[in-house]
Amino acid sequence: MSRRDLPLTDHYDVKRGEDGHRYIVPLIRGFNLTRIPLLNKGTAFTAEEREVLGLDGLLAPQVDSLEVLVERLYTEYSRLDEPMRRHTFLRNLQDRNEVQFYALLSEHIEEMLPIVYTPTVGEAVKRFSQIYRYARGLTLSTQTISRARQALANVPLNDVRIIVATDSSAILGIGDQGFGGMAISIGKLSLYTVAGGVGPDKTLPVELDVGTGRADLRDDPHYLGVKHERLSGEEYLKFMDTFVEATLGRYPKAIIQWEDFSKDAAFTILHRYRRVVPSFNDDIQGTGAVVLAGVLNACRIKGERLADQVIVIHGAGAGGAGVAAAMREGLRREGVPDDELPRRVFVLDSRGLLTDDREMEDYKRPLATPRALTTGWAGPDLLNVIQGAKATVLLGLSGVPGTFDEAVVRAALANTERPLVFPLSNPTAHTEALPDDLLRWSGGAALVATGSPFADVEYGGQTHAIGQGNNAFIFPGLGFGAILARVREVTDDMVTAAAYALAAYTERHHPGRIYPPVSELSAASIEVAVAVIWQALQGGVATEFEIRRMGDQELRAFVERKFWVPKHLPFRLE
Ligand SMILES: NC(=O)c1ccc[n+]([C@@H]2O[C@H](COP(=O)([O-])OP(=O)(O)OC[C@H]3O[C@@H](n4cnc5c(N)ncnc54)[C@H](O)[C@@H]3O)[C@@H](O)[C@H]2O)c1
Ligand SMILES: O=C(O)C[C@H](O)C(=O)O
Ligand SMILES: [Mn+2]
Repeated sequence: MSRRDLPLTDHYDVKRGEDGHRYIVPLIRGFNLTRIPLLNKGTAFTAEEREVLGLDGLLAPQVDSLEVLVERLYTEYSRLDEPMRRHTFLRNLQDRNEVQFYALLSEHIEEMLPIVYTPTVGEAVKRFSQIYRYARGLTLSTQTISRARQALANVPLNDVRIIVATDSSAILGIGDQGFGGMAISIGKLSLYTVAGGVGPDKTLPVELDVGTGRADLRDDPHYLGVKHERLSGEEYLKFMDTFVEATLGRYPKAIIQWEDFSKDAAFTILHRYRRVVPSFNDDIQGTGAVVLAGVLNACRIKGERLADQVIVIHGAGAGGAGVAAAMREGLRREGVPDDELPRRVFVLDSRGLLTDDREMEDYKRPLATPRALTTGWAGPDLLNVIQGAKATVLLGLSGVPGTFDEAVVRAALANTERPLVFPLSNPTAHTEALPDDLLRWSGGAALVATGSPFADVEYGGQTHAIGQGNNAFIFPGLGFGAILARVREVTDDMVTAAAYALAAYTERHHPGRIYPPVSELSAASIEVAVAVIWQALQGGVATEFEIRRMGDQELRAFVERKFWVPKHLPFRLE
């Protein structure tokens, strides 16, 4: 059978009937139908389907509509009080019935995003071995990498378009998590479907288990990952090469999102493969784009331009370095000359300001400040850098909680009436500051956005909406656009286009906000996807013929048409 003739999954195909409607062609029957999450309808199997598919006698008598099912599920969900119980409830539902999972999630996105995603997903990562129930996605470990082709052949999906892959070396701000990082890949892909319109049968979470540096995990009898030190150097790269090669063989149309690779590995992997397979690093590029969008909007709100700002980035890992590059690009686009950039963007790691006379990893070098620029400064620590540089924007990406304290905020207030203060580290326990405190310390003047979700803050008789500056506003639309355009490569310009599209969406629909509310994640992602496709066409990397001559309206309609929505399709019964 050629690849073209393969069904969408090993268990069913989707075809369009003569009436124009899509329907499911099942490749299995009977009880097994209720055990495949992409196929299972539970009590929503119709009487006719039950009779013809061999399900009579196996299900409750009532036939449910999806609406009633979702109501019933929501009632159950609401009875659970702990976030982790809610998380496992939703994950179990996902493993039982994907359509119902996504129907429930999309109806309650604002409430449930913090449960399937940040911050609760951080806890799910830590406890992944405990909450592990069913096979999902692809796990390649040092035990199976030599059989990678076979492992990929075992995945029952035949048309994967988006992969989120992690080696779990730097999950959120919680560090090396070994096998547990799989929970992040799963969580990110849930957003691809609910917010980015990619059908769940087109998504594949991947855990690349190369070991863990954590002795406590290796010694834990309940830990489910491989129990040895992390691979490094050539062995590590060989593992990654094997994964990429096997993936290209099985899924030639797939895009890879690299997730939560620590610092230099993040850059090494991104550059090693970005021209081999269309791919991007979420923490470097997605974060850069989402922060650029938020900073552009916050500047507009205070009646200034990005070009007027001096930016301090606390944290020089994948996130911090990505944000630094995005800020430089934003400044350049507002006409700031290259030789001025070192005076505008300052980056600190755990040893303080990156200056060009210091030892540092290669990827940090382009971000270093010439030593001469710091003459007369009292020191390389955060407070002194804010004072010395006259910073107006503070961006936290260190994962170190509490680093934006009152003294830091006061130092920024000495440079500008309304500093931008974005504590972007996740999950919540790792945030650089609480929005409440930031507004109190600044007398309501700080413009605040956070990486994890926070409630609005009432201060001085005003409600301050706390936007979520999380790459969740970028990657679903970026990946969706890249898929629809069938790009050869995900270019930096596509990522930057995503940033400006998000900023424009926010300005148009919520002029007073830094980011849109999370309830509009999918609307914002559609805007991002359209801009990404447009840029892919301009940049000559789009290979999808259908979109070549489309105008803006047509392109938007195309994206909306392709957006997967959760509903039970009818089965073809014969
Ligand atoms: N909001 C978002 O969308 C978003 C996106 C990516 C990362 N992040 C957050 O940023 C944080 C870092 O993630 P990453 O992917 O860059 O991790 P990483 O492991 O690549 O880098 C962590 C970096 O933090 C810095 N650091 C550590 N201790 C420090 C200290 N005491 N002072 C100053 N800097 C210190 C170091 O420079 C280190 O390189 C995490 O908490 C993560 O959740 C947020
Ligand atoms: O996962 C998130 O919430 C955002 C980001 O990718 C992170 O690593 O913190
Ligand atoms: Mn991440």
